Amino acid sequence: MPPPTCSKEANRYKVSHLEERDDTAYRRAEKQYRRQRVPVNKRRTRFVRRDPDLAHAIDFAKRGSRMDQRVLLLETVKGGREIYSVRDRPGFYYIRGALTWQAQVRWARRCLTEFSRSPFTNITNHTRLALCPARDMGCPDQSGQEALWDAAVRRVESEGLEGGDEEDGEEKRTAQALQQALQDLYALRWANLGANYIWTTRKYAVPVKEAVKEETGRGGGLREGETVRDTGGPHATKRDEEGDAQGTPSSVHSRVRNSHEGKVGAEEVGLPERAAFPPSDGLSVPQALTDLAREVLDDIAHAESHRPCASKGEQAFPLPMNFCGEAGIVNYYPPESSMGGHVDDAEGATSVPLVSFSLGLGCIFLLGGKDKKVAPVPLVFRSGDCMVMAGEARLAFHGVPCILEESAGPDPALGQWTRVAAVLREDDGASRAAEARMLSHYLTSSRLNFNVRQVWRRELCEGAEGLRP
Ligand SMILES: O=C(O)CCC(=O)C(=O)O
Ligand SMILES: [Fe+2]
Repeated sequence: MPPPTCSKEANRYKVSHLEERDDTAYRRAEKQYRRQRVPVNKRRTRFVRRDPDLAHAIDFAKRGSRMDQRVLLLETVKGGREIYSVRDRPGFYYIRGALTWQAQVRWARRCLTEFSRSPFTNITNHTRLALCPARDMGCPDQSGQEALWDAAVRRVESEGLEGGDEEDGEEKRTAQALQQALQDLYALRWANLGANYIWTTRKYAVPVKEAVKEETGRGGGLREGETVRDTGGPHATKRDEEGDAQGTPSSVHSRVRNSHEGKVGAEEVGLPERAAFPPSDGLSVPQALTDLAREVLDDIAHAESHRPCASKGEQAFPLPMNFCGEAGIVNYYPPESSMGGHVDDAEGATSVPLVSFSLGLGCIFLLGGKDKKVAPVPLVFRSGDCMVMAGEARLAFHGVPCILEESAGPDPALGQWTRVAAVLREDDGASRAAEARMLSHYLTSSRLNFNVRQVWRRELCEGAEGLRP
């Protein structure tokens, strides 16, 4: 789960010669599905970026996709949600229409406000980069995200951008002004919910009973009795080993991470490392997110129980019903950003599905296989849809080579700020014109992804304080 990065940022770091030599099927697809540089004059002196050709990608929103030999519609469940599986990728599921547009507004609001700050997280790229204006403003919230959102609200209000008569879309001038007002927010790239994932070691922080002197001694590092320890995942080092074996030592991976944060690590910037087991230290995955994931998994289990006989062989293992959301990532993708190919193998509980939702602009998602040599299946992900990686697919190579800025916009309702405002009014009983405008603009100009995982295997959980059943 490398954080999303902007190509501009990535260019600041030289692409290594090793990566240039990476001619794997995954890498080729990644190049094919980047946003394309298209000349706008005959002399080829000026270029614009365009979405890639989607002719060979699977777009579940297009009627034809039901006919696509590579996918299977397993079932349409209540509320019209369609559950798909993908041929030769057992354990992967796509749920079209998992969230109504109103639910999308609500989750987007939470991602941009609550989830990027205490009590859900104490780590975002902002807290690490110390970019956050809140620090200068003496905000008591350590993560500073509250001020980030509020500062943007104040700016939108002071510039009079919250009003306006037009309901459908934004006039160009207003859109530009909103873009400017949200500038700081666009610098937020990821937030870590619940258990702390340490990006440098690619492991989760786990509290242990005995005090570990050498760890606690590190400036502002772990608290007494805590250390950073492998979660026991059988594949915890797989990515590195594979990289070495192919002569591409985590090429995409480390480049993405470095370009994002420079030299990082909670310990290195003196952030207090937090205990990983909620709720004793206040860090937790929102219960609503665990509930949402369980609902999706129930739908899949139901669909699987009715799977047509002809494709029974593709059926994934029986899905566990007691999914326990212990860590989550919110990825914020501004225009022109992407996420390099990777495997999410840091969790010890990799036999438990990972559940992930898309909001805002669509994207291309490359669903690979066990390594980069397997040609990935290009899928179009759209706002309100959900994907689940379970069984074999849980450890599949995957990534997001581009955000689709022209060809996969969200439900038109999200582009109408007055409709967004009606949802906020219903929740707060108050008019929230500025926030509605901001949300509407954000969702039509960038992508959000929020996902939830179980970190600990059952036997490691047993007896741990604060553990859910
Ligand atoms: O943005 C997405 O859909 C994928 C995110 C992802 O792979 C991750 O956070 O590990
Ligand atoms: Fe991932």
